Amino acid sequence: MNVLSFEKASFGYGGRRLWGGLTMSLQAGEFLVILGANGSGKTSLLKAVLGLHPLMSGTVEVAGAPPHRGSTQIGYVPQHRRIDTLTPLRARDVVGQGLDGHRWGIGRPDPRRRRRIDELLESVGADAFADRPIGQLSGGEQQRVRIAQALVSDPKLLLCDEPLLSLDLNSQRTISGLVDRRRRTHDTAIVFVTHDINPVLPYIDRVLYLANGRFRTGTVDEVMTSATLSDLYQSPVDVVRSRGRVLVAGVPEGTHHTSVPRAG
Ligand SMILES: Nc1ncnc2c1ncn2[C@@H]1O[C@H](COP(=O)(O)OP(=O)(O)OP(=O)(O)O)[C@@H](O)[C@H]1O
Repeated sequence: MNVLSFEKASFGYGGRRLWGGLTMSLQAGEFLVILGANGSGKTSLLKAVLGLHPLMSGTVEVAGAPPHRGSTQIGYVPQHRRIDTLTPLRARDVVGQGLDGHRWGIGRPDPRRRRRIDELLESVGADAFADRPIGQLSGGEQQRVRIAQALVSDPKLLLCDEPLLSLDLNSQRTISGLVDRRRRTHDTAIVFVTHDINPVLPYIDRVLYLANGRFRTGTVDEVMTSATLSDLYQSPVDVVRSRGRVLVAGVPEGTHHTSVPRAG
């Protein structure tokens, strides 16, 4: 069964359409990367999958049913924001917050609950800092904890919204690798929104590229070409493959696309 499917889907706010005509599906264990210009509607697509905002037309289904808020089929890693250093919560409390509201009841001291939190922290390599205040952890460490929190319900689908933002290159690699391992070990389908394709390049099965209200889907080789992006942006764009990386140049001003990678 498809874990995620769109059928002739279009999305917009107040009559302004962001994208439309999207028909695609994602199987268990597939890794989909969503790329595109600022404001092209990548986060909005995740909102539709989460059942937080209706489509303008067409349908979206998660594991064969319309999406709804609080679905245990979906894990969600929201856009990365640095947590205040004074936040009193420990890493394990943050994961615990994900459990509350699922099948474990609200915050009861329960050995099974504690075991589950330990398991989740361990699965993302966060056990060493489980008892440290979350605000004192590095960006990469915080991101591991957020992923553990998103996995509490053992979801079939993991949505990650720019999880690599403001992480250094090493942490970007670690977090990308972690997400990839999850889909390999648990067959979780992944939808990964990112501005920079390079940290996830080895893992991608498919790309969905949004721009100018239109989109292209396919493998990296199919979508990340000068011809395809020039057509999407209606303007000359150069895509170069160099030393195993994808470099994009010439994306029109105002449609920022971080594609020229940092050194490393
Ligand atoms: N609730 C809302 N009501 C009206 N417009 C909205 C709402 N949420 C987002 N928008 C607008 O919809 C457009 C798409 O926003 P979205 O966050 O989906 O883009 P994005 O592709 O994720 O962008 P970015 O790369 O900058 O994160 C933007 O112009 C945004 O201002």
